[in-house]
Amino acid sequence: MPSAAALRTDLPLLVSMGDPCGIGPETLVAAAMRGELDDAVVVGDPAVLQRAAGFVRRAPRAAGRDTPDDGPRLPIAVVGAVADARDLPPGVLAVWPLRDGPAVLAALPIGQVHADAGRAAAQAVRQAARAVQAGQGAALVTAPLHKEALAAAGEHHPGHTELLAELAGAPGAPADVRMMLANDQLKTVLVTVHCALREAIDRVTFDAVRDTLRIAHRSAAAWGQPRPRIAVAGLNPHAGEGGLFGREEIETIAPAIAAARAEGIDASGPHAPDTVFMRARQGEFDLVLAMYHDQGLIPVKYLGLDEGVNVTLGLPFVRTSPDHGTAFDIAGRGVADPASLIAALRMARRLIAGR
Ligand SMILES: NC(=O)c1ccc[n+]([C@@H]2O[C@H](COP(=O)([O-])OP(=O)(O)OC[C@H]3O[C@@H](n4cnc5c(N)ncnc54)[C@H](O)[C@@H]3O)[C@@H](O)[C@H]2O)c1
Ligand SMILES: N[C@H](C(=O)O)[C@H](O)COP(=O)(O)O
Repeated sequence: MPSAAALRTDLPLLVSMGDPCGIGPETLVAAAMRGELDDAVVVGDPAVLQRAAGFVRRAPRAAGRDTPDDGPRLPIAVVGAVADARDLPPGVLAVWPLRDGPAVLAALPIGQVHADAGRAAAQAVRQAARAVQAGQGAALVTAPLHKEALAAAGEHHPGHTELLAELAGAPGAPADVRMMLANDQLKTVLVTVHCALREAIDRVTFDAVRDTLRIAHRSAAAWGQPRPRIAVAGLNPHAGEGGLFGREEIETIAPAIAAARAEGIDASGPHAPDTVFMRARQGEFDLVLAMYHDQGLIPVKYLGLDEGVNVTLGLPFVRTSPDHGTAFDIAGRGVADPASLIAALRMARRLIAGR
């Protein structure tokens, strides 16, 4: 996959800093120290990034470096506008401060839900996304935010996906987007995302399944699969076992697959959910459509949090994210693995190139 070969002289990637109390900022620092943000501008609070740089610097390392504060230092440059980052040399983390963020974010307790943290995280996403929409950035990459902090801040969106759908849509008509989780072995696209399981079952409708197939089919050209073989998972055990364990497959999912096939989409199923991911991983399918969040995300995350990337399909711009969350249990220790963030940055570059 591409790395940060192009510098900020081209349109940069815009990266939201995530929840200041989680691991997002420290993974950004760790990625920057590997040269992975040389073509990017982080949208966030410079003091939070400074604090995160301290966490990383002081983290004990297995390779003999275990005295406090002896790690390399990351230069951080605050820019007044995205374009000002153009002249910065590689190895410097460019940070574009929040316009209306809450003050003293770097004093918030690490590893805890805080409304100010949620507000700042949302503000970073909005500011970065609007700048991408205005043509100032090539793509949006988001560091993780905490959904309870977002809610504590009064945000009505459960996560990035819904917030970005609203930003990209018309007033009262959010863009029709879907979540994809992908690694090199498996791609899953979700019909329903952030809601209770009972509600998810109700949301598995003919339109939702057919529209997810359309979005997945349309989007796949960007990663080099213009006619993806899409396997649709059933909702019930053994895809309903001929109606013995539920009728959603017969009454809803199969008709939606048939409608998509009539449009030229290479969709098959409904397949038994317990084996369809294995079959895709073995190469029989390019994508699996999953009916609800955990059905689709567990198989990808089980293969390793370090490899997965979250991609929002259906937006008018590229948005990727690591597949992990704020990991409050390890935040502030400087030990968080930046691999998934780096995979998200590389995926964003690849999707931009594929558009
Ligand atoms: N992209 C996003 O914004 C995003 C993605 C997933 C979850 N979340 C949110 O994050 C919050 C916490 O979620 P969670 O606790 O269920 O999942 P999590 O991914 O934050 O953590 C799950 C486990 O994985 C470990 N882990 C996660 N990332 C790691 C990394 N980079 N390096 C090493 N270990 C890592 C954690 O320590 C924890 O043990 C929730 O609010 C959730 O909704 C946000
Ligand atoms: N469902 C995602 C996951 O578990 O990886 C995560 O909640 C992030 O969702 P957003 O990209 O919508 O914030």
